[in-house]
Amino acid sequence: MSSIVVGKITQLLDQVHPSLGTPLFVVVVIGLCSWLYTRIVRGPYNMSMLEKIPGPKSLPILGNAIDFAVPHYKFLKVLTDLVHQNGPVMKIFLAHRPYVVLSKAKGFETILSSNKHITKGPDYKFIHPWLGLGLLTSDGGKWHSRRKMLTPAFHFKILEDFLVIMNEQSSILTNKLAKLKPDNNTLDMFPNITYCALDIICESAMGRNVNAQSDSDSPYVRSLFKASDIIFQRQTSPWMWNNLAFYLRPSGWDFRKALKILHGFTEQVIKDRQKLYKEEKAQKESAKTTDHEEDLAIGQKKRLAFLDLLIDVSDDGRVLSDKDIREEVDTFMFEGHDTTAANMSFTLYALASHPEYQAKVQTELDSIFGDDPDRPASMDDLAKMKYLEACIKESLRLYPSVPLMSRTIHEDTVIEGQLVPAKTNVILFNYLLHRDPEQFPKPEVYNPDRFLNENIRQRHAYSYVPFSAGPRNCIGQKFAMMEEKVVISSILRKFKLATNLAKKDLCLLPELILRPKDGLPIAVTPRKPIV
Ligand code: HEM
Repeated sequence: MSSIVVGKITQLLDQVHPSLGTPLFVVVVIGLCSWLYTRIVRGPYNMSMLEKIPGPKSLPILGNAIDFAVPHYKFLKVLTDLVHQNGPVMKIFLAHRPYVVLSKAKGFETILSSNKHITKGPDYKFIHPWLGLGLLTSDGGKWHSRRKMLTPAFHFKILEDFLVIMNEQSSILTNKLAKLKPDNNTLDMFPNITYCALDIICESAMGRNVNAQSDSDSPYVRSLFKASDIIFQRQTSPWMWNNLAFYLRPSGWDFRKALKILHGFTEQVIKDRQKLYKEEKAQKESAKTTDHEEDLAIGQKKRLAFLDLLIDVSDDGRVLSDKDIREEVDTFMFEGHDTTAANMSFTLYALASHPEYQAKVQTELDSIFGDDPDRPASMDDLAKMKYLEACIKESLRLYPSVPLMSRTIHEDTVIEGQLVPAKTNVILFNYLLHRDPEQFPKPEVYNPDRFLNENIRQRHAYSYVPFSAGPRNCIGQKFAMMEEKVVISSILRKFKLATNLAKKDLCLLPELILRPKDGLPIAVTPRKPIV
């Protein structure tokens, strides 16, 4: 076999130049390449330790790429099958890079509960040109100080101010749904919910409305989708990993163009908001209010945005530069729209598929709102939506918005009895973790009762981590749950949902977030509350 390969290469090189076409020259070149590959490309990794970890056979250079050379919607199934064949700590190679895939609660606990394993995996670097090194992508001291600085922005009292925005945008959405004709009342819920989520996060993060619900074709909205799309393409295409190769391609140009618009928009909003902040401060000072500092405190301004807190702590560039502020605002925009949109859409789909649970949620909502389907939801109302909360959590179990996370570990670590060497990229496979039959009997069945208090206690603390867990858990999870309750309850107070899409026909794409391949068709019919 090897003599045939050498023969073929010899023939080829001979055509290029006769002096290259000698077998000795070809053997030397192949030897040199494999030496370079072993020493330089795989050199940083402890191969002898990795060899002891179970995993499918891999090829030099390609790794396990051939196993994953399937249509994208089959990716989750391929990875699930490989884990079932190899065990809950499984090694694979993507090109030359070793990955260890975890899929059980104990392994998740080892990584997520630790203060040491907080470095994100290499796939996140493709987000850096957009988000820089903000809260999502940074590590070490920078991440610690940012996390400390931003945590107060997600305090219950601050979040309450965003309720107005959530109610307003939900009402725009339900008005849109009310206009559907009885004979043509089925729509793809996914994009409609996404525009609503985008308007909510945009106004909450920046204090500026992009009106995606009425103009989904604005340059900012288009650029946001374009940039997310290209990042995902890059993550899954090794030939686009290299910066030079990427930026010379048309998608590299498109990415640059999209970032110019996204960064330009955020920078302009920051400038406008800083100006406003200075004017307000000057006004307060000239009014000689003794308690002006208190008046400026976050939480007391009308129509507060996360950006205001950042401007407040920036101390005129001494603590946070304008670029630092932009990183965090862009991070909220990136993390805060797709994730909630996906979860809201899947919850509405699950409830449309299960009229019995939908009816339970509607009974709960009717008991909270009586016969007034238009009253904006208050924080007290949201606290009473216990069954809706269980439905949202159950759809996050079956359809986690973030189906995979990754970390690079910096020291040899024992995970479920297996020694995993430093520099390995660990993939936390949430999608499969949430389907562990020992923790969730009949895992494919949608059953919100699993999230009623008495049933939660029986499970491992790391068996369900849709918002991650430990020090790098999702900072926006309370915001997300509030938003989802407001939007979903607004819809279910007014409409009955149904769908013809069976779960077995639902194809899932693990892109930057989990999304349905062919949308989520849902029929929407007006209803009256039962009082
Ligand atoms: C259903 C909705 C959401 C889900 C399922 C979700 C899930 C997650 C997950 C799994 C992580 C960890 C990612 C990783 O380690 O790679 C994360 C981190 C993060 N999320 Fe969320 N998220 C949601 C909504 C939000 C919202 C609404 C915001 C902002 C307003 C937000 C902001 C962030 C930030 C800034 C981080 C990085 C935190 C850090 O590393 O300290 N998320 N989220």
